Amino acid sequence: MPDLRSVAEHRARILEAIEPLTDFPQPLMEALGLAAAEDVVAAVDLPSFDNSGMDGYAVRAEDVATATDESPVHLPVVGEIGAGQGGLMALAPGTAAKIMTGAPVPAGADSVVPYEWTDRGVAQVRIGRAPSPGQHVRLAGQDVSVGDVLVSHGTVLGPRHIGLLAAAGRATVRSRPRPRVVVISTGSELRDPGSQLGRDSIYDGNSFLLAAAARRAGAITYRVGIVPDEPRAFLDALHDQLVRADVVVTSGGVSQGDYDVVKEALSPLGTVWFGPVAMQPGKPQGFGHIGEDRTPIFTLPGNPVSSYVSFEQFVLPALRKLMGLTPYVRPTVAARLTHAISSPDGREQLVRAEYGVGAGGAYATPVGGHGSHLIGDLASSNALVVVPADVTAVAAGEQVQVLRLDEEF
Ligand SMILES: Nc1nc2c(c(=O)[nH]1)N[C@H]1C(S)=C(S)[C@@H](COP(=O)(O)OP(=O)(O)OC[C@H]3O[C@@H](n4cnc5c(N)ncnc54)[C@H](O)[C@@H]3O)O[C@H]1N2
Ligand code: MOO
Repeated sequence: MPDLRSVAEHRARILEAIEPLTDFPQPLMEALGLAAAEDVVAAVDLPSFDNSGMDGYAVRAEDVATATDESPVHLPVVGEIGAGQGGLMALAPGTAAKIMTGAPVPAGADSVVPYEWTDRGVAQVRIGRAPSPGQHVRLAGQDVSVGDVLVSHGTVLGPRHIGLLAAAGRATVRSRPRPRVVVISTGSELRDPGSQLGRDSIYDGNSFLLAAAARRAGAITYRVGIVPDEPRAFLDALHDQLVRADVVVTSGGVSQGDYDVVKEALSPLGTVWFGPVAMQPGKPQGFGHIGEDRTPIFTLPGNPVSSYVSFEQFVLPALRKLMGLTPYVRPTVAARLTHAISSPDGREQLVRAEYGVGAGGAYATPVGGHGSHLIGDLASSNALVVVPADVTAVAAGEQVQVLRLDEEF
């Protein structure tokens, strides 16, 4: 049996073996949630021309400087400019042009008088209040100038970045693609949700759990679903899937049983490491490469909680590295433990918990038991308390480090 690896060592070896995917220009909507792989520099000013901030009349401020309600100024209206209508001549002194919000301010005009200060005249307008010079004119380059960095390399692109890039005329942005993750669950006892169960069969929760977690992490997921405990069937399924996989994740078949199909099928290849990792749950692990393209494969244990916790600890950091997202590893936050817990010596324990912030600050309340089959408890929790390998008991009230499972980072 290989040596027990620590969680940190296993993860470090995985991350060493993973190279970020090659970046390329992607349509903006595809890039949502991805990291920009370039400094995006503005090729246009924003606004790109002087334009009106109000519906009203473009004027020269000095022509209407004396306007008051009692003593209004009257100007002839020489034209009308809607948004998208750029063709108006320069405005002659002593005249006004109707102008709509967003329309280009004609040369010669320096201010916009809103409709509310006028009689909305068509041939001639009565202006009852004087605008200050420049009022309601949105100047070219006021927001963004040509050459400004709109989004810097490594920025995780959110809706506001995508909106800015589009507003600046960019149709694409270089980013690393979403990894394509193939998820296979193994086990002759497994049945698809929605089908009939026999007395000895169970529903395949894991392929959904893992595919959902991978999708949440930003991956494109292919949930292959159930493969029976037959090495030939497993290898065939794997072979069929490799063409569309950047990463393969399997569940089940990696411990000491007589039908541990994943271990049995992959061990002879010599390219996948199998062994225990000093964690609970999730002790039996495997990681390596398969196929001509040396596709990374994670072989996670079949117990649902073990599978999920293994995803969090090993697959998630790898997916983030593939996508160029940092940090790779989910950060921990401090919280006060509300109830005592015990933990096995020599194994890092990940305890399902409910994290919250109350009057006394952040707290973590353990949820349910230790059993790695307790998926109900897993779904009721939103955090994992990390108990280091050398700690065997933590008393209520002590401070612990917590992984917040639903937090973006
Ligand atoms: N003699 C030993 N037995 C076991 C050891 C050990 O060290 N020595 N380790 C235990 C630990 S810890 C774990 S974790 C499991 C891991 O086993 P496998 O990865 O081989 O998984 P399976 O045996 O296939 O299944 C375990 C368990 O999980 C259920 N399962 C499997 N797949 C799914 C799925 N897709 N959806 C829902 N549930 C699933 C399966 O029915 C079993 O109950 O091994 C221990 N045994
Ligand atoms: O590690 Mo198993 O994952 O303890 O149930």
